Amino acid sequence: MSGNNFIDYVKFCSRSGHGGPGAVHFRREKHVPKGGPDGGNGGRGGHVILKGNSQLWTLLHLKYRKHVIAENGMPGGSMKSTGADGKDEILEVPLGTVAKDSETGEILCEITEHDQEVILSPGGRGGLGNENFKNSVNQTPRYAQPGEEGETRWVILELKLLADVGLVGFPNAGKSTLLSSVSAAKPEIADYPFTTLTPNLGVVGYRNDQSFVMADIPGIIEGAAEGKGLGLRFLRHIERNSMLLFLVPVDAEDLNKEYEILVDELKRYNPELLDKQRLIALSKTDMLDEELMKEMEQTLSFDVPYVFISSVTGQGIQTLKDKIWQTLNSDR
Ligand SMILES: Nc1nc2c(ncn2[C@@H]2O[C@H](COP(=O)(O)OP(=O)(O)OP(=O)(O)O)[C@@H](O)[C@H]2O)c(=O)[nH]1
Ligand SMILES: [Mg+2]
Repeated sequence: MSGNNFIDYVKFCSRSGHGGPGAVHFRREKHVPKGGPDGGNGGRGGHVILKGNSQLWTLLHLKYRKHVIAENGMPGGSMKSTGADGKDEILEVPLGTVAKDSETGEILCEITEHDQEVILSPGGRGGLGNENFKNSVNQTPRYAQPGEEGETRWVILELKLLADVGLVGFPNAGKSTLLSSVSAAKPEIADYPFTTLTPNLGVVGYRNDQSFVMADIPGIIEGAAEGKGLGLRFLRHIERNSMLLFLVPVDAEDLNKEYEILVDELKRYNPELLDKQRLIALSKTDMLDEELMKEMEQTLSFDVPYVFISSVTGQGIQTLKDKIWQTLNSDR
């Protein structure tokens, strides 16, 4: 689920159907020379609907749909028959999809549950047929309403990942390496910053048949909240994670400071992120010998629990998984 197949942003034109026009018609029966009005109502235009589907993980299937157009309603008929409603256009989307108006940026809706349906563009109402306009003054109305027009708007869909654990760290901290060592995901790994350009998800197996989902996002640097580095576009992905795992490499110059910068960026982006449970993994422990490790540990002043790990040797990985599991399953 990594690399190019991950599409978390699409833009398309959503157009609901016009309502069908009402009919102008008069009854025709053999022995009734002047039948009354019997023109039926037009059908409703089709809606464009978003529907949550918990089996979907990306917006890839919508990548090439530039226009989503629902059917128009059918016109009303004689004998008060109502025209058929236009067929709705239903777009299935992963949970965590947010729809915005592309011009105003206004949030239109958020899909968070399986089978949740939200009308993105409502179809136009059908027009009333002339049968509705009969009154004591006018017994033979030659008027029927036209159908209401459908709506057209450009819409952006954005996906916020619904992973259980979000990895937070500077570029090169070893986030992708950790994800690849605990899951089947194959993110790109390299010794230069910003290797990861789009988020990667991996399912981490835990003991017997249990699992949780971990998300590796691009590295965060000082100033990210103001748009530095890859900036905001990726911070939004961790808003939904139920816990955050901070990765700080043991060879960092100042581990406390690195953690503080990360926390500060998250806080500036969205203070609610700090309500989430946090855990620190001190990564790349294979790079320090025991002596240096002990020395370094004396200097730590973290406000949340930490674990030493090495994705290369596997040291501490099981302990880390246990801690994550406990955290995810604690009621705080
Ligand atoms: N010795 C050692 N090197 C590691 C370990 N984990 C990662 N590395 C190395 O650190 C470098 C960066 O690793 P990545 O996993 O790409 O780092 P990242 O945090 O995903 O980086 P960005 O995607 O740029 O944000 C690579 O050269 C890895 O091989 C580890 O446990 N031990
Ligand atoms: Mg990476």
